[in-house]
Amino acid sequence: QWRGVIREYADRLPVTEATKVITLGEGGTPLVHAQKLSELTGSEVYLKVEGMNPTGSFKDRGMTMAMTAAVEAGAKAVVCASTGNTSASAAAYATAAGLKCAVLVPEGKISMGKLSQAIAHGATLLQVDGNFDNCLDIARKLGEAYPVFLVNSVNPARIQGQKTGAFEVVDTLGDAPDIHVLPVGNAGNISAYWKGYKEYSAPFETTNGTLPAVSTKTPVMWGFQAAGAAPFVAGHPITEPDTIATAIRIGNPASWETAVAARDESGGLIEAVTDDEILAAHRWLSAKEGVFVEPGSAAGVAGLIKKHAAGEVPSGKTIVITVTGHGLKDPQWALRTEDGSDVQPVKVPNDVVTVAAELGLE
Ligand SMILES: Cc1ncc(COP(=O)(O)O)c(/C=C/C(=O)C(=O)O)c1O
Repeated sequence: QWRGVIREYADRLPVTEATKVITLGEGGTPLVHAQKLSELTGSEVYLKVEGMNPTGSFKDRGMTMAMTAAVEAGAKAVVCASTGNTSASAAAYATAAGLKCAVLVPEGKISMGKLSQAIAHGATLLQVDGNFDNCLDIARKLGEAYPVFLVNSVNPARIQGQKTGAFEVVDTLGDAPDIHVLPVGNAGNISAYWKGYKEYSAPFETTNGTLPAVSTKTPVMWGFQAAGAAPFVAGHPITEPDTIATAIRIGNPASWETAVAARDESGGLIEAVTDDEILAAHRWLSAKEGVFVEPGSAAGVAGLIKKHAAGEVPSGKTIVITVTGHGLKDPQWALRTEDGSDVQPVKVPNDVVTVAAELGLE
């Protein structure tokens, strides 16, 4: 029985036997072999399907640690800024911890699925007249000046929890992949994966002894941003980020330094993909691999397809792509055809013969 991220990796996390663990069973997500992407690239491509976490995104890995830290600090209320998934996760884990939760989201730029989760869990949700970066600025000031505990990924507990994604990849594959690909927004996740891969590839000091290295190497990190919200590509913050992938509609990443370190220390890259490429990858996953993700989650897959088209994906390698959020978070995109028109439902009479004919059955 999977016991949640903290209990499964306690000897590599800043917790003790006495820590009261707040968990909803996060982690232990599927590593799915992507048959069609493997055929396309000539490498073995796997998808780390983080939409299978309790609130439907990778944020739960970090939130179990952040909410556990909030309880340990005696907090009564937590706050976060979010493009949606962090707020959904914070609301659920705050409920599990018995804490009040305030979430700040950019007005009109949060998907219905994520909004419904924050409301369902009773969070106080404020739609700020601004973008995510404005929300994060306010949340940080609230955490500094008021008795609320900030659970955004500027809180190191979040990065500690999210590094377990890398541990699971190595534990499943038997070693680190050659390339790890993922979307980049606020850049906490690329920073966390790099931290996890580095820790797992070397002896790890703990209070009761040294843990041996688990992997023989670290992967090259490939991050992908939406072209309209690509500060790492521009080399500076973007004041008016814009993309249909609202999850990664972020112009001033909080984890700038650690993301640049992950890119450069690993010999990797952070590049951009267009909204059309993101939507094409979103459809590729649904139609060819059987995996349903929200658009922003597909940015890594869009990047791999783009790099392959440019002849820059090596064959014969092992490649892992983290797909970060479930498709149900933003189902409108699956109900729209490639030309943007709505998918029309097919209506049939209540009659098996007509239905059989409609299905082309003899
Ligand atoms: C589906 C999905 N995919 C990728 C990202 C980018 O991860 P980071 O680069 O670690 O920010 C997010 C980020 C969401 C928020 O930042 C938020 O919820 O406030 C996401 O929801």
